[in-house]
Amino acid sequence: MSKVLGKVYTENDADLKYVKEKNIAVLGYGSQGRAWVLNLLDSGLNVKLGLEREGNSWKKAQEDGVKPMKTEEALKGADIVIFLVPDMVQRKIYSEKVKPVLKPGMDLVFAHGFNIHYKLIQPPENVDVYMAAPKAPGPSVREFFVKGGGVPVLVGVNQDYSGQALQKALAIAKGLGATKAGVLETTFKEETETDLMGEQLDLVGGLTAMLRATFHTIVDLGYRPEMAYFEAINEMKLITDQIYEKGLSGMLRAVSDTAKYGGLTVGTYVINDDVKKRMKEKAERIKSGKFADEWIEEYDEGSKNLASLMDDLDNSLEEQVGRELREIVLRGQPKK
Ligand SMILES: NC(=O)C1=CN([C@@H]2O[C@H](COP(=O)(O)OP(=O)(O)OC[C@H]3O[C@@H](n4cnc5c(N)ncnc54)[C@H](O)[C@@H]3O)[C@@H](O)[C@H]2O)C=CC1
Ligand SMILES: CC(=O)[C@](C)(O)C(=O)O
Ligand SMILES: [Mg+2]
Ligand SMILES: [Mg+2]
Repeated sequence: MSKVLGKVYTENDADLKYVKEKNIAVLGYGSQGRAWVLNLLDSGLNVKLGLEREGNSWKKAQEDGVKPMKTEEALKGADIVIFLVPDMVQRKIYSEKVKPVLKPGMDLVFAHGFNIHYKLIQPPENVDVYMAAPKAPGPSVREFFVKGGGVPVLVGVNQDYSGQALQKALAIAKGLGATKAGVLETTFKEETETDLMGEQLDLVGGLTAMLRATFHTIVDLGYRPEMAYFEAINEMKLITDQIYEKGLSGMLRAVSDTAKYGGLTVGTYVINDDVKKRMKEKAERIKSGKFADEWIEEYDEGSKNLASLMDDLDNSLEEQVGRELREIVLRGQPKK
């Protein structure tokens, strides 16, 4: 029994029978979509892949031996609809394709709570709405499953018309392989807000900014960019692998005493209360829904700021050096 975690669902707490006879339409074949379709098919479920266009995802699915079809086609006779198109695209596909064919007793399933929590999609009362949110990028969801395991998934129920929504969410999680690890329960509000906080404050936002700031600090003092790239950026994987397996103190125990002392004393000087105050400001912005409003507006206007920020990054010194150095690093990696 865990001491601090809530209920953790494992293999015997979930039964595929709750979704086994159902027709499942998965919409989208990107990072998560590919992993879900392949894992759920391998788990013996009835899955149809629905796509809007015969583009890259369509080709990729065919290469994987999956037969893609148009969204409308996949939705015919569907009992469960799983939304794995980008968060900003879901409301359009819901209103144009799903809503017109929605019948009482159908299920709407999400991998992230954004559209339901921020009310971009407002389903009728007579359907189930639940989530199975993998806490890992899509490729890991597939890779872990293929190797006989699974990544942890959070399940949450927003509407339980059938009275079986949690059982079905657990069954989907099991089909993804997640009960091999563990499945925790959450709410749409909690998952959406904490997911956004994590990715903005550190995983995606804070981390990138910190790596870049360290890189430039070193370069500005006259050191060569390739040294700065190795020390400030490339080695981060080795450190996060340690944290992933052994926790923060486990990582600290694996590095030298010199790194331990320097790290523990300087880290909190750099990431100080001032930084935490700004983190709180941006976390509050997520809670209030202001971030969602801003992102929806940016998307609706063509994501121009996003594209220009990505361009800047692609053209940065760190990425130029990184592209060359990574060739060397990856060449030396053990073969899988
Ligand atoms: N990327 C990840 O690892 C994670 C994603 N999620 C959630 O999973 C869901 C899917 O996200 P990803 O897999 O990252 O998406 P993605 O961007 O990798 O894939 C999107 C799929 O939708 C299609 N698509 C893109 N734009 C479209 C449009 N305008 N109209 C129709 N189809 C379009 C693409 O062709 C592709 O098949 C989201 O709710 C996301 O928040 C949750 C956990 C992790
Ligand atoms: C991979 C993941 O879980 C993220 C960072 O939350 C996302 O891609 O939205
Ligand atoms: Mg996430
Ligand atoms: Mg996210």
